[in-house]
Amino acid sequence: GMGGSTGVGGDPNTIIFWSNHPGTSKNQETELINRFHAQHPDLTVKLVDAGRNYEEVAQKFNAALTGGALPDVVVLSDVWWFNYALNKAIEPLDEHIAAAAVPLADYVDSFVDDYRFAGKLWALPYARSTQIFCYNRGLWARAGLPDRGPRSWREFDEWGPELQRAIGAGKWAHGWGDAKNYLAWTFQGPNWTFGGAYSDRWTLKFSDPRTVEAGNFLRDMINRKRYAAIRPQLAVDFGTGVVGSAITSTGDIKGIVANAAGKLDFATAFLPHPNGPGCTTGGAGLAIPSRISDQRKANALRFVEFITNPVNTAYFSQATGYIPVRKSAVRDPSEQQFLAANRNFATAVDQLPLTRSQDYARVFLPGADQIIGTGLEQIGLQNRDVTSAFADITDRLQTIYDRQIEPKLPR
Ligand SMILES: O=P(O)(O)OC[C@H](O)CO
Repeated sequence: GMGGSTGVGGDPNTIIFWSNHPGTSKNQETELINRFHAQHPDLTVKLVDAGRNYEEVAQKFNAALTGGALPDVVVLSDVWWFNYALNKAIEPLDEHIAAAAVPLADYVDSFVDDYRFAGKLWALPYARSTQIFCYNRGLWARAGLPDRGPRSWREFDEWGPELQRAIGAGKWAHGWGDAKNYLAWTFQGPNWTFGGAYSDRWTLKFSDPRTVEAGNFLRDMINRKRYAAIRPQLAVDFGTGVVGSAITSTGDIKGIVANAAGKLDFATAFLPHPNGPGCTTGGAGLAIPSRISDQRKANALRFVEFITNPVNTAYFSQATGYIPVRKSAVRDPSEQQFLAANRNFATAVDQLPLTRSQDYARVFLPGADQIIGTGLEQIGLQNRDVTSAFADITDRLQTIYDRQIEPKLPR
């Protein structure tokens, strides 16, 4: 039945899981579901391809909210959950977590804290990442550079031309992802190292001279010094040697390893952090729609807890590169052994204490990630003036805040 306090009906024994399979994890998600079925023969999980990326999942979820069948569990990235929490489209989990005795304290604190708003918790962490700096060790050696990532973006600005000479024309010392590949995400930490920010709480900071300076650093490395480029297929380009270094998500590691296999030797490093955090976390959590029945919510949380339990988060992490979301999973001897043997997977785990939570402007304003990314693309791809590109971003984001966010914030 529809509506009422019990919410939209649906088969209470079927758990519909909407995912984009972060880090091309469809096989892993299927395995996790099989494991769940083995323990809960009374419940059936249906994995639905809900989009090729987080934005498509959010779009599909929007459509369902305005009159379609809702999932029981939905993958929501860092830039989407807040909008649904603000509009009460997803369920605050606190009471359900208490009722089901989910061991919340074992989840990595900073990952959990990302989903707190208005005194409530709106999702649990699932496929959580940091950026990592990947570099081609052969190129680094040919350029005579030390076998490490840069300590600051200024140091990298000195390395860039040397790397460019070593890599040659038609290739680039450094590649950035495009807007779709979350350029606004990867540029955020570098921006901080210049003293810039997208925002300070709800105050936009795109006109701050230090943010403009960071924007000009991006513009110059691409358009004046010409040792960097924005590349729509960054992981492929890095794996095939078209770019000598790249900032990617740790969730992309599996793909990068596959692309680079037999072709080049690469290493991963922290993002430069010369004066405080130069790196953020990212990735996705799992949320439960607020308008489904209580029985469905309870089953959904069981499933969420199961696929993020210590054994399963370790499995998911080792297959993809995402960070285990449970403290006990990271401490586990077999995980420690895996990390010791797979240093490229360990980089993000080790870097976690050096991260800071993201700027509100990117994660709390719906659509802002792509607006910021598109502005950064204009600076890189069209050599657009930074001040004017950032002024456009400010106009659009301020309107979103004024119309869609500010009136709904609790006061
Ligand atoms: O590619 P992911 O899963 O690490 O996510 C990156 C960003 O956080 C997406 O908004």
